[in-house]
Amino acid sequence: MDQFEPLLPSGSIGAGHIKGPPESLHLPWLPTSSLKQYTLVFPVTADSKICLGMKKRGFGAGRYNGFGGKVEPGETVFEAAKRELLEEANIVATKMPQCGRIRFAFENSPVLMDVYVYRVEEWEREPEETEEMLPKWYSMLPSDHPSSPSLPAIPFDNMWPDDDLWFRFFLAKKSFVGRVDFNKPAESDTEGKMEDGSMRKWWFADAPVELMQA
Ligand SMILES: Nc1nc2c([nH]c(=O)n2[C@H]2C[C@H](O)[C@@H](COP(=O)(O)OP(=O)(O)OP(=O)(O)O)O2)c(=O)[nH]1
Repeated sequence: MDQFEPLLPSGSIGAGHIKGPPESLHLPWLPTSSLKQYTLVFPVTADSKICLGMKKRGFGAGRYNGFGGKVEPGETVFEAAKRELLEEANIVATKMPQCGRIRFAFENSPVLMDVYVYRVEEWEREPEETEEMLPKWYSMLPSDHPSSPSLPAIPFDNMWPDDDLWFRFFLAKKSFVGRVDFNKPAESDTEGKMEDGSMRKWWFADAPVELMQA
């Protein structure tokens, strides 16, 4: 809550709080000295399919994720989300409501990543492989659900570790805010990639999207 107090009027946070782990609750959030805007975009269909991309290079490579990246100078967050979707999946969003906002901090990094999450409900063309992403379709419903498309389940084991915490809001069509702090990677991790650190502390809740756009 403390992270979003400046963004959300009091009383606007919903009942669906998730926080942890228990031993982190007394820890302060990691200190950061700058905020950088990012986008994260998930194409979804009315018949419960979701398109994820295997990131082929750079930050988060080897994981399935939505499409997105940094907001460049001179563009709005929405324009950046549209541009990244076109660059990474080769589709043009025509209906793309925002559905979340998540902040990520990493031990040893001064930057607080401020990630705006969108669901793309209508678009032109079909997702295609690009230099950055390999798109693949998944079912948003449990496999035993009568309306589940015959597609694999969302591959949480091969995604960022926090995703299965906040996807419950996304899949329930509830907008959400949250924050995750990551520890630095273990010394034994010879590559020492920032994104391989374990989750140190997190907080998520549902909140109205109109109030999180500041
Ligand atoms: N699902 C999920 N996405 C995350 C997490 N952390 C995190 O940074 N992301 C997303 C936000 C952005 O969409 C993406 C990071 O942006 P990026 O480094 O690919 O940005 P970019 O494409 O502009 O970078 P580049 O062209 O310079 O390589 O990863 C997370 O924990 N879960």
